[in-house]
Amino acid sequence: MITVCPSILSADFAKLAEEIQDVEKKGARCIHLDLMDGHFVPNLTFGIPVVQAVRKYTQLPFDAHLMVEHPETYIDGLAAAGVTYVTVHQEACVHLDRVLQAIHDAHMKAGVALNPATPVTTLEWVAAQVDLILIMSVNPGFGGQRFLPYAVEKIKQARALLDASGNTCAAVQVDGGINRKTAPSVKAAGATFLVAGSAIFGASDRAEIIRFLQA
Ligand SMILES: O=C(CO)[C@H](O)[C@H](O)COP(=O)(O)O
Ligand SMILES: [Fe+2]
Repeated sequence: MITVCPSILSADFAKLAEEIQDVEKKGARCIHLDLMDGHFVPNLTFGIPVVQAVRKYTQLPFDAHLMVEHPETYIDGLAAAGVTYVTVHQEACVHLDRVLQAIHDAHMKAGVALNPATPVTTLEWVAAQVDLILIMSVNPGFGGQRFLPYAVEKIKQARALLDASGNTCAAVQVDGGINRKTAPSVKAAGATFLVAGSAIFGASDRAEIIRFLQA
């Protein structure tokens, strides 16, 4: 079962609520929120007030991808805003184990994202306690970038690591450059959460591309 998560990074920010409702109507199962602070990545998007503001316009679960320094300072605010998945970057967390526990203590699901250059083995000792591993298939910060093909091997490694740790319920998510061409290989490698921004929001038929990615 594939969960397609449209990334609102590529939506029209001037009508965010309508854009979210549109992809919900067209078959999305989750909304991916890219929080960027201009420090961890060289781009700035939105923070918790915007997440709170759009929460009332959809029933879909919110999946927050934190491309920020000190992600632990966002946890309580995201819980209050009704977020389901909180994914922090391994590279942003000196005390990753503590951050994962804090996300669970706030009654949310905990994900860890890996930049393209970060090995999957860095998650060996926390694999048993994550709900999701996010393999970045572009360098984080911007939508519309080209898919890095070596992410496919990392997806396989992430799935194998989760299985080896007995954590068969956790998902492997992939984010960056997912489209009609790249989706089949990431699904075959074991990704079940597919994030797509430009491929969905830039499509003339959003329902059709969501159906294609979900299939
Ligand atoms: O985390 C992200 C960028 O850092 C976005 O979720 C991602 O890039 C989606 O955009 P696209 O599908 O256009 O690549
Ligand atoms: Fe993202």
